Amino acid sequence: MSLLSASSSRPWAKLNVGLLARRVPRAFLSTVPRTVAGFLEWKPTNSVDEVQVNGYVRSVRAQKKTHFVSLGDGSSMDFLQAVVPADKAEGLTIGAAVRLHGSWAPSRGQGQTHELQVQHADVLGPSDAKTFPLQKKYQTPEYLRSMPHIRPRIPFNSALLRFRSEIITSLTQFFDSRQFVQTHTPILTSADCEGGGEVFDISVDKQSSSSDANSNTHFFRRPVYTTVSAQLHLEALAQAVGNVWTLSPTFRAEQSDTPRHLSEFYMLEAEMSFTDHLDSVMDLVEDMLRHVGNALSDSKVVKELSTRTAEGSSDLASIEEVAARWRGLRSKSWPRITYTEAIEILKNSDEPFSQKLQWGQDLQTEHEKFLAAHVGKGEAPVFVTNYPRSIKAFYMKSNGDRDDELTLGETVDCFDLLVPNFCEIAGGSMREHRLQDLLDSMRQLGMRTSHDDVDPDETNEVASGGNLDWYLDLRQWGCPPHGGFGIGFDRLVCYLSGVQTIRDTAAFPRWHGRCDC
Ligand SMILES: NC(=O)C[C@H](N)C(=O)O
Repeated sequence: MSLLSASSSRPWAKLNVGLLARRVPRAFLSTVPRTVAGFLEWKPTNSVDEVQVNGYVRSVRAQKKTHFVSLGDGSSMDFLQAVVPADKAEGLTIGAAVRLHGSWAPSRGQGQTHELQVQHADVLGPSDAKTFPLQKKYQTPEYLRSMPHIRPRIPFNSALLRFRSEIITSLTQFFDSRQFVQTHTPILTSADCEGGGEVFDISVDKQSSSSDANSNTHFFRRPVYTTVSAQLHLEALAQAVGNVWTLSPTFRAEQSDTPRHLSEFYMLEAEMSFTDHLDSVMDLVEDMLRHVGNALSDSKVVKELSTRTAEGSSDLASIEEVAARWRGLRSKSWPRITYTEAIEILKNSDEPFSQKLQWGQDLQTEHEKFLAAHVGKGEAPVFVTNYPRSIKAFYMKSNGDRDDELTLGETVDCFDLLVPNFCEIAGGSMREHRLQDLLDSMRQLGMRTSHDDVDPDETNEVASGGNLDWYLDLRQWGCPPHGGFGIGFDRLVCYLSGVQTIRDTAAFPRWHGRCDC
């Protein structure tokens, strides 16, 4: 809600209640706090003679002489009650953007001590109440997802946006305090970092009549994809400036129709150079998430989210469950077990999957949930390390336990971080920094590069990770031991807010078959 100065001769309070008070006239300094962090906090318990309030009409209750208008502005899930004489209420319809002028005075109604008694209303952006899509009744998450451009106006969804912003601020503080350099990595790339072929190929077939033979095939004269991970580029930058991090858009052409997958999402990734042990990378992840847990434990928006109502656009985890997640994040020790130990635990369980599970298989969500519930006692996140080479990416450093049967039995120096009642939220590894070992690992996984004696025309570029020659170059000139991790940022927001699907924490979600606006 913002209060604005109408003219310099009138003592209107001028501030944006959602953010910072600005140029508050002297007369108001005693009544209006200079800094207010949310709408709830603005509402003073004393009267204020003349105020102007900007906001959106959330609902209207029209009586014969008076209209009761709930006003919100996205700075809080709360609203302000405005009492408007019926003859001044024209255009105050649900969804309208308005500026109300009046006085802040004690209320006789229930539910608030004060209300805005409106003397004059300006309708700045009218709204047709009949067609306004957000009605004050339960609307299914799927219906709301069909209009991502309007959905953020729901108070719960705007709180999620503010929450997301607070997490970014606390992560930035954390990495600053550790002297990590924040970097920007490219969206368009000629490499497939995960080597999984889940890239979107955005090379444009121009069908051009140009005489240049190359120009009518690919815009960039070679196959180009949207990035599946910033990691490889971060490794290059870490070799230049030391520890680096980024929070950037990431794209995966997976056909997974689950609450945990999006085709476009944000990934937070960090890379540490001159690092010999995976433990340092896991320590970093743990410290980072604990920092977020501590920094935001007093956050107003977190408190707001915990008072959420059924009006939210998403199915929500229970308040107790969300409180346990925050406790878990702040807990002192996070268990670290190996993949082999994890398989043993799962095989010894009474769960239906226990009989079928084999060493070498990737862990499914049901396995991860079981481990988080039992190893982490349902609160602390759990690191699972040393996965088999055959199910992990080519760049991961071998643990040196390779046997004669190629990849069978070999594990890599990596981890997945599992959080209770959710799924894998982060993954990281030591990177293979020795050229020959990296090439061996790529060959084992069937990837061919210019170091191999094969006809480039015969090479399936996507299966070979796209163009990785530059990545191999890094190993030729001063490549120290290094490691890093990536954490799905939208998943983190889900986990900490209790929203059950990533389709509701990303403002404009894209998944297989859906890209609405
Ligand atoms: N930066 C990372 O370690 C993330 C990793 N490349 C992944 O996509 O899972």
